[in-house]
Amino acid sequence: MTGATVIDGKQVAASVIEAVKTATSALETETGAKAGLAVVIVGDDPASHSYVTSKSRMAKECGFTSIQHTLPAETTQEELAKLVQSLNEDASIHGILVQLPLPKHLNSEPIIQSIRPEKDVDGLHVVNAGKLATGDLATGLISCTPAGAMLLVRRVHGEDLSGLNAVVIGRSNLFGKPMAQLLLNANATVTVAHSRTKDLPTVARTADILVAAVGQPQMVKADWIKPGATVIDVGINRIAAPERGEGKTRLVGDVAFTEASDVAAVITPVPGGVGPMTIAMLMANTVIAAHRAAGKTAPKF
Ligand SMILES: Nc1nc(=O)c2c([nH]1)NC[C@@H]1CN(c3ccc(C(=O)N[C@@H](CCC(=O)O)C(=O)O)cc3)C=[N+]21
Repeated sequence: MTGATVIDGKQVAASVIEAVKTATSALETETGAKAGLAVVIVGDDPASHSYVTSKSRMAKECGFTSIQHTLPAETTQEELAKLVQSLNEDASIHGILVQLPLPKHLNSEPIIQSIRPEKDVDGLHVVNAGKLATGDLATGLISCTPAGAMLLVRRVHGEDLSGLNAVVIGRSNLFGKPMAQLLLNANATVTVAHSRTKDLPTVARTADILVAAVGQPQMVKADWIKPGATVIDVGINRIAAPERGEGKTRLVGDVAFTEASDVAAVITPVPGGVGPMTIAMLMANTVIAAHRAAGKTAPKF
C-alpha cells in the first residue's frame, strides 16, 4: 500500500521544459540569438547513447541548436581536448556537455576543467562548484541532478527549509556535495552521510528530507525513514526482472520504494522522478547560459 504522495518528476520536468521553450523563443525574438547545446559522447556504451539521444531530442524540442559529437572509443585525450576547445570558441554554442563516464583510457578531469565555466552546463567546473560552495547561486551554473532534485524539494517545502533536517546519503562531486550545498543554502540543517558513516539507518531516520544517492539498488528501507519524511531517490539501478521474462531488466532506485511509501509522506519514484529532472535542468542551464552570453538577465527555474 502506498500512503505517500508520489511526486511525478516527468510532469514537473515538463513544466520546466515549457518555461525553457518560452525563454528560448523570447531570447531569440529579442536578440536573434538561438540557444545552442553541444553534447559530446565517446565510445559506444548503449546506456550512455540512450541518455545522449534523449538529451539531443529534448534540446531540439526546446528550440535549441543541438549538435551531437559522437567520437569513436579509441579517441585520444588530445583529440577530445581539441574538440572541447573548438566548442569553447564557437559563439553559437552556449552549453557543452561531455557525457560521463569516458572510456577508461581518457582522463575526464582535465577535459571538464577545460570547458569554459560559462558553457559548463553540467556545473562540474571548479569555478561553478566554487560559486555554489560560496553561496553564489546567481552567476554560476548548478549541476543538473542536484538542481533537479532541489527543484522537487522546493515544490514540496517551498524556498525556505529553516528548521528542517536534511540528510544526503552520498558525497560525490557529481551529486552529494552540490546537493548538500543547495539544501544548506535554503537553510536546512544538513548531514552528509556515506559508506563510512556509522549506523546509516539511524542517521537517515533523523531526516525530514532524505536524499538517497548511495548507488545500491533498494538499499534504503522503511526503517531508515522518519514517518512523514520527504524522500528523494537519486538512484538509477538496472536489476534483473525475471518476472518480466528471461533476461529482462528493470530500473529501480536506491530506495525500497513500496515499503518506503508506507512511512514517507512524499516520495519520488524511479523511473519518473529525479531522472527526467536532470535532463530538464540541463536544458534550463543551456538557456541560462545563452541569456548571459547575450548580456540578458537569465530566467530562474
Ligand atoms: N556529463 C554527464 N552529465 C550527466 O548529467 C550525466 C552523465 N554525464 N552521465 C550519465 C548520468 C545519468 N544521467 C541521467 C539522466 C536522465 C535519466 C533519466 O531520465 N532517467 C529516466 C529513465 C530512463 C530509462 O528508462 O533508462 C527516469 O529516471 O525516469 C537518468 C540518468 C545523466 N548523467
